[in-house]
Amino acid sequence: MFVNQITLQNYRNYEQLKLGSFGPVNLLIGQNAQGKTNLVEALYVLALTKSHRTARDKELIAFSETSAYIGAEVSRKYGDVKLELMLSTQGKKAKINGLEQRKLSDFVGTLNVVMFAPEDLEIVKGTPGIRRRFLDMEIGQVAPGYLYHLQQYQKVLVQRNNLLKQAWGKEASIQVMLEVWNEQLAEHGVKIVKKRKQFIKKLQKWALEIHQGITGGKEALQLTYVPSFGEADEEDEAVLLDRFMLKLSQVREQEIRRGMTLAGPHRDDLAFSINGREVQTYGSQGQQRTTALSLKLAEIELIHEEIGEYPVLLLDDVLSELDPYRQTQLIETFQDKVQTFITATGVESLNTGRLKEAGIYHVHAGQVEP
Ligand SMILES: Nc1ncnc2c1ncn2[C@@H]1O[C@H](COP(=O)(O)OP(=O)(O)OP(=O)(O)O)[C@@H](O)[C@H]1O
Repeated sequence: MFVNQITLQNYRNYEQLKLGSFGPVNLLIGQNAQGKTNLVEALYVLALTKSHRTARDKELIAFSETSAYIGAEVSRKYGDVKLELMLSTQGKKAKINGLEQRKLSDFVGTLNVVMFAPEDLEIVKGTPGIRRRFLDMEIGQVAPGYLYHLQQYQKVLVQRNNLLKQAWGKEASIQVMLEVWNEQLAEHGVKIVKKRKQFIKKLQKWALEIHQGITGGKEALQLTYVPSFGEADEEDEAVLLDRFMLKLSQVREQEIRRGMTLAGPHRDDLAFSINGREVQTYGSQGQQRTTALSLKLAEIELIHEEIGEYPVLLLDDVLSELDPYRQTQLIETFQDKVQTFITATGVESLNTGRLKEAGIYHVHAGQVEP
């Protein structure tokens, strides 16, 4: 897919921006704090309705404004689409070709992006919550139904936790209500876990191959789902449901004591190992970086496999951190297949030949000059 044009209004430091005639490779050049990241972030938000940098939509709206607008014209295999997202302090509204979408999850996936950002390393090194967010965002792009179950699960989780917080000493009286929440939690939880396991299996196939390519065949990267109930590779819904209910009954006393839900997809994790050793704990800085890179590259292939089109690549501040070999690996692997937007403070640090054909955009204080 291909972004032809983008319009921003009151989005972060962009009061008004209309930019078009993008090519396959687009370099956004400018000094620090001028709006380069804000521009690629806007494309990310248009794809996923959420930012990769913040969970608070208010931060996306220009200071002293109450609403922001992101629009883009995107060429897909089946034709051109106009995407619009309105952000306001009251919530979000999305339109496809002028038609307002009832659910945001119907909008997600019309534009697909893969973002490479300095924070990617946190997927490997950071907390389990960061890995769950990575899984949820990426699965949501290719399987919109997933987001529905995720939203429902989160709603039930909040209610169930509220009940558990007041349960101490009143175990008998909360029994019936807890059973109701258990069933609903398990219903959506099982769908989430199943989808995550299927996604990881597909991602694993590509990540292993790509990682071997980068490391000259020396390293075998393995991704494993770390569940809070049941076996890591179990995908049968009936079995998962059974295991989830069993686990909830096992941790019941502890849950009442601590006033929170202790099993379910909100407690699960994703682990990476190289040649059998856990990367989080034993990997070198370079291995952790390469793992994060392989993961993102694998995602590009996975999206292509799932929807039959390549996503748009957003490279925010990452190219200059890679050595020339990895820069080339990143750019040339997807040459002629993928439209790319790259942010950098200058062109000097970019050494790959392919960038010589790039369209250059100068970003300065919320203005962009082609
Ligand atoms: N909600 C907002 N309203 C107005 N301006 C904002 C808002 N959020 C961020 N900014 C401004 O945007 C600028 C940062 O832009 P951005 O993060 O795109 O920088 P950048 O050009 O990518 O820089 P770097 O090279 O340092 O990464 C800052 O000047 C910041 O004050």
